[in-house]
Amino acid sequence: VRANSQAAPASAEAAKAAGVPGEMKAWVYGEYGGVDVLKFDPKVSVPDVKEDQVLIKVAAAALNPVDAKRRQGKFKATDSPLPTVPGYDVAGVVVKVGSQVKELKEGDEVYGNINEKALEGPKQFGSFAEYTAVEEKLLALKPKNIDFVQAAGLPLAIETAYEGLERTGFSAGKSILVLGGAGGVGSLVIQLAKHVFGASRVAATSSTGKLEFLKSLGADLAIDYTKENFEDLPEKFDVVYDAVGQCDRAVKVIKEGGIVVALTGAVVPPGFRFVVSSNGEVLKKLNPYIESGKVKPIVDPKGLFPFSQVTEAFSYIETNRASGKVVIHPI
Ligand SMILES: NC(=O)C1=CN([C@@H]2O[C@H](COP(=O)(O)OP(=O)(O)OC[C@H]3O[C@@H](n4cnc5c(N)ncnc54)[C@H](OP(=O)(O)O)[C@@H]3O)[C@@H](O)[C@H]2O)C=CC1
Ligand SMILES: CC[C@H]1OC(C)=C(O)C1=O
Repeated sequence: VRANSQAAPASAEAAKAAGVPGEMKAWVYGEYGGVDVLKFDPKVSVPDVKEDQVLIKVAAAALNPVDAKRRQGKFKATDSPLPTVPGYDVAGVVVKVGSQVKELKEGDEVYGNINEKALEGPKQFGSFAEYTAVEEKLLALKPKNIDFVQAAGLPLAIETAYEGLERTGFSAGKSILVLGGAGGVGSLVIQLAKHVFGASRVAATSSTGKLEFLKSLGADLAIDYTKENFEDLPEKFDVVYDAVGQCDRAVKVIKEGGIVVALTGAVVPPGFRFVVSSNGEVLKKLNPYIESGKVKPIVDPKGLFPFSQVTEAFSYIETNRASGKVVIHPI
């Protein structure tokens, strides 16, 4: 699979001169479908870096449900051309910088979500590879107190959590119900709401075995959805953050003037659809909370897969049972 159309002896020579190989190992799919379309390709051309991009030697990458939905063809109308190297989240080391890159330099340890618009033209050559090219503006320096595995699991989920909360106007003293509190996004919404935004009260839903986990993240009330319906409880909330697809039920438990942010599934007013944008400035703004330990990356222990097991990683996230993030390491 070639990352660019022309046979690139020049760029291959330039890359080699920079100590970067011309070809790399990567996971690729040439057609939409189930996990069986995923193929390991040892000879994918290393992407060229555009003027505003850096080339990252990938240390760890993380899966998001959007990776699976994209591979299934759910966003084919706005997708980049096939074949695709999947992967939005990356953590690694800068090995090459474009001519317009202003701050990052070779050797910097960085992390980020490589696709500025999640569904509109995501990069054809993503992070489930030995190298990936990313715009500087989508990246941040990795906090020193977390490793590449923890960093890789943050970008898309924490940008979704933070930007989604911002869009609801969430602020100190408000109450929130998080639907899907144990997932990659929900586990960060609970932490951000409680420890960054200053929520007066955080409630969240999960199955029985994850209730204590929700409380450990900062939830004041953990609701077992296998035993009760959150809409049957007397409590109403200023905001409901829906990471499950239960907007029709969520709107029944908001206060007068309250709002529902809906990540997936059908939306009913006053709910609204939110779609994440990648932005390095959001990561930079949240880095101090990560460095202080107020916000902790959650990596599902079952969800740490070596590069050879990307297919298994997809199968795991598609169970819809991951707690925190599914991470690929080592690459
Ligand atoms: N619009 C956007 O920009 C974005 C949308 N999304 C979407 O949001 C959803 C969540 O994403 P993400 O957190 O990464 O997903 P995950 O795969 O991390 O979510 C898995 C978690 O969901 C929980 N869960 C599943 N069903 C329910 C339920 N009925 N009630 C409560 N919890 C439940 C599971 O807990 P348990 O095992 O206890 O059921 C599990 O821990 C996905 O559909 C994703 O596509 C994500 C990011 C951005
Ligand atoms: C529009 C929802 C879609 O966008 C992202 C990033 C997902 O995970 C989705 O399901």
